[in-house]
Amino acid sequence: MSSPLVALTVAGTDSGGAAGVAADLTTFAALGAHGACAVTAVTAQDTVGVRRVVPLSADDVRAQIDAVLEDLPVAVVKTGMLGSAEVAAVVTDLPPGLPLVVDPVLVATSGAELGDAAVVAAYRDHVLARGTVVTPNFDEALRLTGAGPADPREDVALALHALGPAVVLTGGDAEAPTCRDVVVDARGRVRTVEHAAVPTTNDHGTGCTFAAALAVHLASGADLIDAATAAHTFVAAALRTSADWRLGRGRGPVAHTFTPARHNPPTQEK
Ligand SMILES: Nc1ncnc2c1ncn2[C@@H]1O[C@H](COP(=O)(O)OP(=O)(O)O)[C@@H](O)[C@H]1O
Ligand SMILES: Cc1ncc(COP(=O)(O)OP(=O)(O)O)c(N)n1
Repeated sequence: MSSPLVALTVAGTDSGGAAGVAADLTTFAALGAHGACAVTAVTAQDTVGVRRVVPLSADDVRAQIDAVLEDLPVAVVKTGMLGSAEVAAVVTDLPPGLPLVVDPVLVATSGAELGDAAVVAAYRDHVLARGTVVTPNFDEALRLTGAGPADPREDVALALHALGPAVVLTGGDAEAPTCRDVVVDARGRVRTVEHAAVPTTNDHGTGCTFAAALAVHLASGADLIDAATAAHTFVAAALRTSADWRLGRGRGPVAHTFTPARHNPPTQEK
């Protein structure tokens, strides 16, 4: 008997279905995993911007996580928007040994704040130390480390690694010739993953999609560089799929419905 690999996302909702819990669950499904979720905040959001954020309490989030962990054999947890330092503390209390992919969501592409100074402090003080791997974009990495925009990306990634986790510093840029992610593994070895950039404006949700795909590949047994390469390839293929879409008035959703390997879903023993 086997069961599908189970991945749990702890994240906010995006009513437009591009980022957050929608991206995570769709990506888990596209990669053949069963997705569970603990919602941290409800956002009224579309392809143009974030209109309203309604945070849930730490008790609300803990109750969802407990319900999932007490019933399902969760192989990996992925976090997105946490929304408050109190919810960040709940994540830090996850059972030791459970792999944790931390996507430190602080700002939406539209510019909306999704994490304040207290959330940044919580990441720095305890969430990153609990994380297996952290997946910031460059802006998030600067906020978390206090580094400046002129600092080399490798140095910024190593500064994050000094706070505890392995790192994938993502480098999405639809207008650049290539997108280059800097990977620092648990032992501090630095590698890069680079692909031609997909020219598109439909890239809302790429960070969430990348981190969710990374979580499934890590839980399936891939090492960090292979998992990051596979996740990057998945996002690029999804971006190519959505490149011609006309969906919404702003930056449209990345196609996390893209399904590369549904015929061979990952399984787990428990
Ligand atoms: N236009 C693009 N073409 C190819 N890959 C991309 C593109 N945009 C982002 N990516 C990839 O998607 C992943 C998420 O990166 P990024 O866009 O930096 O996250 P975020 O949405 O948090 O800013 C990374 O692997 C990055 O290289
Ligand atoms: C509820 C919610 N969570 C996360 C994000 C940010 O999404 P992300 O994929 O990191 O980046 P963009 O979508 O902004 O490229 C969000 N907007 N909402």
